[in-house]
Amino acid sequence: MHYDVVVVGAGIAGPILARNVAKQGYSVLVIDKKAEIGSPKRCGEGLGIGTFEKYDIPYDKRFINREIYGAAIYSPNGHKLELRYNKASGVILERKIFDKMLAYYAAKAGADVMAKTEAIGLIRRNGKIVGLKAKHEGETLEINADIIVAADGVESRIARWAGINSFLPPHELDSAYEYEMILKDFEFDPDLIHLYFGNEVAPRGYVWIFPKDEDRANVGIGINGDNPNTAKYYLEKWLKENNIKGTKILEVNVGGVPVGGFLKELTKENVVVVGDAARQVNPMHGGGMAEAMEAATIASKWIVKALEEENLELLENYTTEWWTNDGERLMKVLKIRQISEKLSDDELDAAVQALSGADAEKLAAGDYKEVFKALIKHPKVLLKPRMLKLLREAL
Ligand SMILES: Cc1cc2nc3c(=O)[nH]c(=O)nc-3n(C[C@H](O)[C@H](O)[C@H](O)COP(=O)(O)OP(=O)(O)OC[C@H]3O[C@@H](n4cnc5c(N)ncnc54)[C@H](O)[C@@H]3O)c2cc1C
Repeated sequence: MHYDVVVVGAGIAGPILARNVAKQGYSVLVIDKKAEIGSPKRCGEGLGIGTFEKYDIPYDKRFINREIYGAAIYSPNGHKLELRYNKASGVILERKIFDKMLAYYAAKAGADVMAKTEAIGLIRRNGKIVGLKAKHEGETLEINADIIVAADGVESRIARWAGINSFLPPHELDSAYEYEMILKDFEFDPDLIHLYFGNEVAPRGYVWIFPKDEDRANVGIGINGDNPNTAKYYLEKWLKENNIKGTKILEVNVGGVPVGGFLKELTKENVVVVGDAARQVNPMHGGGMAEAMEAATIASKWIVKALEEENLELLENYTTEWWTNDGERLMKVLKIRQISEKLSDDELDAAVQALSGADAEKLAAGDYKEVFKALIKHPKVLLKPRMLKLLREAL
């Protein structure tokens, strides 16, 4: 079996990359170890509305549970900062359907797709990587390919097999735990996502409520991976403190989110790494779907060029382009996260209170000048050394 490109992983990055390359007439195979693509999911399923148009994904009601109009942020002592738009700013997906449909779009563009097929090693001939071995229904397949794409998520092994240093220390990983549940007797606005902060609530992270219905939501938490307590412990504690009974749980999701930085080397020889496998996740909020789509878009452009010009060295341009644009932006976000994770509960309270008066739309768009304008009216908050450090990084 020979393909121009074999893609390991049919999550977000894999199928988008496969679709883009197959559209240009190249032969592409996508494999995923899951028997059903998309299931089980490990995700809060929140995605910005702009991604559909940007990455040419149909806005299909089959995978959209609910449109979202903004966010409510809660400080440790209960101050609320509401960022509300008058039009939908995001959606809560049904990823089990979304991932499967992304694989369907790749297949419609010409790619072959094989579920229940697990990559188990690379094939080298005369020192060169020429394909991979995969297990399918107990059978070992040899898949030869000019280019191999590691879109195999946070537990990626392909990059390591290719010789890329992908060691991930526990501190650089967030542990996430989530219930899809019925929220009975708990008031929440189902048009907003709700984020709860505090060092006792979720160290380094937050508790989220991502509504899928008026009374059904993904309720999850992310915390630092080297915490002596588990994410489940903190989520259960938060539910108890908020008198939420965990008696109507429809799904349990557990997973790791790489939030400590990005792979330096995104390609090695003819191997290309995208998405969580390359740790291309926003280190502030842990969202990785949009970042995976962006990386897949850049990588697919250079894969097509490399195939057109029969020059695999062109693949390195993916590393350069990603680092110049997204890498630099996300490194700045990482620095801000590293400072903000040290804020005390009092500082968090003061900041949320101070920001309540700011222009919500500008804040939601990440306009740090608006943050500064709001904080300057509260010199006691602004002049805290950590707050100044944070603004220095942001502005
Ligand atoms: C609890 C939780 C909540 C999250 N919430 C959000 C959110 O609300 N919004 C957001 O944007 N992001 C969220 N994320 C992050 C988001 O899920 C990931 O960033 C995103 O899925 C990355 O896409 P990907 O294609 O890189 O990898 P994945 O979606 O993880 O896909 C990788 C695929 O590779 C397959 N695979 C792995 N190894 C092999 C192998 N050897 N052979 C064959 N197949 C293989 C897997 O089965 C999987 O299907 C969350 C993560 C967690 C854990």
